[in-house]
Amino acid sequence: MPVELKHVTCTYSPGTSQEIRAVTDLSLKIQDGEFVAVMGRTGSGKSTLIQLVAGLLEPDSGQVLLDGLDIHARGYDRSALRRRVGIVFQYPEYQLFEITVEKDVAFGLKHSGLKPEEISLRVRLALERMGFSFEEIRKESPLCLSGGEKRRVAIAGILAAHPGILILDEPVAGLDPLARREFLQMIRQFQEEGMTVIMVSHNADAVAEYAGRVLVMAEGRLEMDGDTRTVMSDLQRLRSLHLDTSAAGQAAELLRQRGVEIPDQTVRYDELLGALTEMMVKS
Ligand SMILES: Nc1ncnc2c1ncn2[C@@H]1O[C@H](COP(=O)(O)OP(=O)(O)OP(=O)(O)O)[C@@H](O)[C@H]1O
Repeated sequence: MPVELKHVTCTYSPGTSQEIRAVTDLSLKIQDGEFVAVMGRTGSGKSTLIQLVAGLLEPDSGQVLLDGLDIHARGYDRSALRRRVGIVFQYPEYQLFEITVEKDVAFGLKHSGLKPEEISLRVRLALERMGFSFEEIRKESPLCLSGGEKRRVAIAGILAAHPGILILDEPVAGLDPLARREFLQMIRQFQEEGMTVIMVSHNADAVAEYAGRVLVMAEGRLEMDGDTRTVMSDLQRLRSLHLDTSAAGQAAELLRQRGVEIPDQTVRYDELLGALTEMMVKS
């Protein structure tokens, strides 16, 4: 079992007047190669959840297991955790600081014990994976790139460490529609190659289109957990949790209200178009 949380509770500033319980009695399992989206309104505990999975926060009670091992147990090899899990925070482009792109992507491997040739190779491949020509980009200053390019460079820095689990916090926030699609398609490709992806997102269209499973957090608890169609087609419940629903899901709902027989659980454009096309062919 790659990731498992067992009855995890996490509190900030415990025992002080600022004490905040961010996550309460959370249990879940994530299998190898899943693409899991995490949704929830502001303050619901999403960032806390992903930091718990990455081992950046320690629960007050409960366990976080990676490949069956408790990551906070005495003797657990924390370097194994860092190699296995890559976390990309919101607006990672603000964390670029080296003078060239190549140095920036290599930064995380500095103390990895890898030989310089291996590091160079990994940096090249990671940048190419993120859609760059290595020779063209390597000497550029990260500061001179566009917002979308900076973000891809920042993610290349994480990919260079070869994580098996990639955690992304709002990765498409602030990207234009084309950059957003290209970015998500890249992430999907990583997942298709076997990487586990955990993506926090408020973007219901992106979640409906790319994730295979959706977790919905509310007030620090896991409110919904299911395959994307089941969760994203429950428009009433999502709305009651103040969450966005996919545009295709909304269109399907409106069409149904006007008597058009759109199948239940239609949450993506291709599904909606497929249903409408089938209807037109039949009539
Ligand atoms: N470092 C911190 N210190 C104290 N309280 C915190 C800290 N980080 C988060 N919290 C609180 O914990 C609760 C959960 O926050 P968290 O950031 O996990 O939610 P979130 O769903 O990721 O929110 P957002 O969508 O705004 O990023 C909130 O009440 C928040 O104010």
